[in-house]
Amino acid sequence: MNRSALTVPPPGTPEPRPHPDALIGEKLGPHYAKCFGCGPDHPTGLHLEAVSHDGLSVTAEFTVGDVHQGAPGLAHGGVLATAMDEALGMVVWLLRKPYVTGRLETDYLRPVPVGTTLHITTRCTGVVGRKAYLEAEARLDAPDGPVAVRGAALFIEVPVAHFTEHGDGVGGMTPDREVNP
Ligand SMILES: CCCCCCCC(=O)SCCNC(=O)CCNC(=O)[C@H](O)C(C)(C)COP(=O)(O)OP(=O)(O)OC[C@H]1O[C@@H](n2cnc3c(N)ncnc32)[C@H](O)[C@@H]1OP(=O)(O)O
Repeated sequence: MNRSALTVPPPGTPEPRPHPDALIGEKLGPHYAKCFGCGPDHPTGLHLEAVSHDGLSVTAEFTVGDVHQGAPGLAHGGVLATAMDEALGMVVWLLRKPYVTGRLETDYLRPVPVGTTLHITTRCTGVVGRKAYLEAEARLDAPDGPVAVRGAALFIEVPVAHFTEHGDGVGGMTPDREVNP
C-alpha cells in the first residue's frame, strides 16, 4: 500500500501489548448506539460488528446496502473509509483509552458491489506517547477473499474533556464501558 511515514511507527518502537482488561473473544458491541459506524439505532449506519482475539486486532463485518452507494450498485468510497475508520477505532478502544482519528489513509483496490459483506481486519502496530499506529485491510465476502481496501491510520489519545467540551459526552463508553480506568 502507499503509506506515508506518518502512519508507520518510528524505528525501534516496541511491539504493542494488549491492555490486561481488553475484551477478547466476545463481540465488542457499539460504543454509542447512534454511531454511524457501529450504532444499532442508526437507521442507515454501517452496523459494524467486531470481535478481537488478541486485544490488539479486530475482525469486523459490514454488509454494503442500497443506502451506501456512490455509483449505481457500488459502495461509496467515503463509506468504505468510514468502515475502516470505525474498525480501526475499535482497536484503540481495546487499549481502554479515549482516542480520535488524526490521520486516515486508504487505498481502493477493487470495486465493492452492493450486497458484498466486507471482512475487515485492523491492528495496532505501535503506540508512542499519545500516538497509536494502526493498519487495516478489507476483503470481499470472506476472511480470505480478494483485498478491496487497505488502510492505515494515526489515532491520537485525547482527554475525556475532548468529548464533553466539543460534543455531548462519550456515549456508551462510560460508565459501564469505562475508558482509561
Ligand atoms: C471507540 C471510538 C470509535 C470511533 C471511531 C471513529 C473515530 C473518529 O472518527 S474520531 C472523529 C474524527 N477525528 C477528530 O474529530 C479529531 C479532530 N482533531 C483534533 O481534535 C485534534 O487535531 C487532535 C486531538 C487529533 C490533535 O490535537 P492535540 O491534542 O492538540 O495534539 P497535537 O499536539 O496537535 O498532536 C499530538 C501529536 O500527534 C501528531 N498529530 C496530530 N494530528 C496529526 C495528523 N493529522 N497527522 C499526523 N500527526 C498528527 C502531532 O504531530 C503530535 O506529534 P508529536 O507528539 O510527535 O509532536
